[in-house]
Amino acid sequence: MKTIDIGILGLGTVGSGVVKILQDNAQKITDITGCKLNVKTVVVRDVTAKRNVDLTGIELTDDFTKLVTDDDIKIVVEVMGTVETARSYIKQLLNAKKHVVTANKDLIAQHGPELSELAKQNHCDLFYEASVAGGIPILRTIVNSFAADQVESVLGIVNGTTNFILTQMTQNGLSYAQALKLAQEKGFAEADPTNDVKGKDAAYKMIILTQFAFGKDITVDDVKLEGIDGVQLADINEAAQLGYTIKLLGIAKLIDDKLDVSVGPVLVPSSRPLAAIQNENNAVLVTGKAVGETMFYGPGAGELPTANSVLSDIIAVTKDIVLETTGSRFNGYVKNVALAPASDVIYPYYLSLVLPDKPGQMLKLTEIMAKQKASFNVIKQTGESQGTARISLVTHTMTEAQLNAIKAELKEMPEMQLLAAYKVLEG
Ligand SMILES: NC(=O)C1=CN([C@@H]2O[C@H](COP(=O)(O)OP(=O)(O)OC[C@H]3O[C@@H](n4cnc5c(N)ncnc54)[C@H](OP(=O)(O)O)[C@@H]3O)[C@@H](O)[C@H]2O)C=CC1
Ligand SMILES: N[C@@H](CC=O)C(=O)O
Repeated sequence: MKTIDIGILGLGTVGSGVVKILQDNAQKITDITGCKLNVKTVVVRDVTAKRNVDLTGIELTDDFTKLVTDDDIKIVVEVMGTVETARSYIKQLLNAKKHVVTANKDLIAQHGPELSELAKQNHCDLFYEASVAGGIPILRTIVNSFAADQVESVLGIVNGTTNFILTQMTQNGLSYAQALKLAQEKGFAEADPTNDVKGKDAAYKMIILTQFAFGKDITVDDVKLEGIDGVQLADINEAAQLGYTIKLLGIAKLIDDKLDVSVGPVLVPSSRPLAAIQNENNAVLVTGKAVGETMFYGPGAGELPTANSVLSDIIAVTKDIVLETTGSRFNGYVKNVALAPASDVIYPYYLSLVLPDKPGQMLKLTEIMAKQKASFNVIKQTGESQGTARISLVTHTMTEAQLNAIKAELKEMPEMQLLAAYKVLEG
């Protein structure tokens, strides 16, 4: 029987899960692939650190070059994180004809096209199923099951850490800081959680999803981005009273054949399945012209769920090696789609403001909105303190251009403070 040696770069949360699943399910993997998969070498930073996996028969080293120079190693799994170091290592590995599997969305979102091209030139596979939505097999599903359909939108909860934080704040009244600490302890958050809470991790995943669903390479500058660090308990409670749940959503959708991609807090009607997605779980809704709306749900982070997606890539590479079909791009769909202008992007919005608690202020606000031909259907005072009133309102649908004009006008009025302007998902 053919043995395929594997190298692993990183033995933290995900790397440990990969070793465990390979050990626990060795026989099933062999039955399916016809090959024995053997972890030969694992590269880490600190070889003296305690590990929670059985490393019998595995070489543990801090010398990355061993993966490049060992002719027996055919597949390398990169689960160490970082961008520039990982990029340099993966380029060396591909040039040494190693197939690469990675979970690194920061890297793929920023350098995916370059690395995919290099993989193709070297007739190598480069797969990254785990980079989006952890344990949900969404990328290969889009490649295979939506190949003949036209995707109209991809939206969902694609960051486990922020969904965990919002869930804990909503259901258990935990403070933002307490919930974040818990997410870090559970291994969902990145080593530096800034990218999680500021929405950048979700933006990276939306960049990859956009490439798969619409064939378009975009950069993080093309994603309208807002994190959850400004979401207050008052907004969560107010949204709940209005029948909504606040979620950090990534949304990529076609508007008249132009693309709009955003990440930010969104009020989701509490009756929709998306509102019920809790803790580190993710959910991605893909709407195709032919199939309509589909929803994929599962754990978006964590040791074994993420490792399971890595394993699906390893098995795909193994099958390609056996069939001698390596070197095809993970996603071959390419299309030049323009980005939608702000005047075409339409949503209702939830606005939360602090105004002086004196007569005429609501009128002023209404006038600012009326000037932009915008109106609202719900308005409520939700708090008061030291001569100010906090109010929340839900607007009728308006364009992003109208919202931007309202924001600009409010900025000129120091006595009025706009605390939040979040999209509202309809129906
Ligand atoms: N955690 C999760 O739920 C998910 C993570 N991912 C992605 O998977 C990747 C790994 O994440 P995770 O397992 O959480 O990360 P961890 O921080 O838990 O582990 C990182 C591992 O990489 C090693 N490492 C870091 N830098 C180097 C280096 N320069 N040279 C050699 N080894 C290095 C570390 O070594 P040492 O142990 O010696 O410090 C450690 O073993 C990241 O790209 C992340 O974004 C994707 C989906 C979900
Ligand atoms: N930090 C990420 C991990 C998976 O990609 C998240 O919380 O979703």
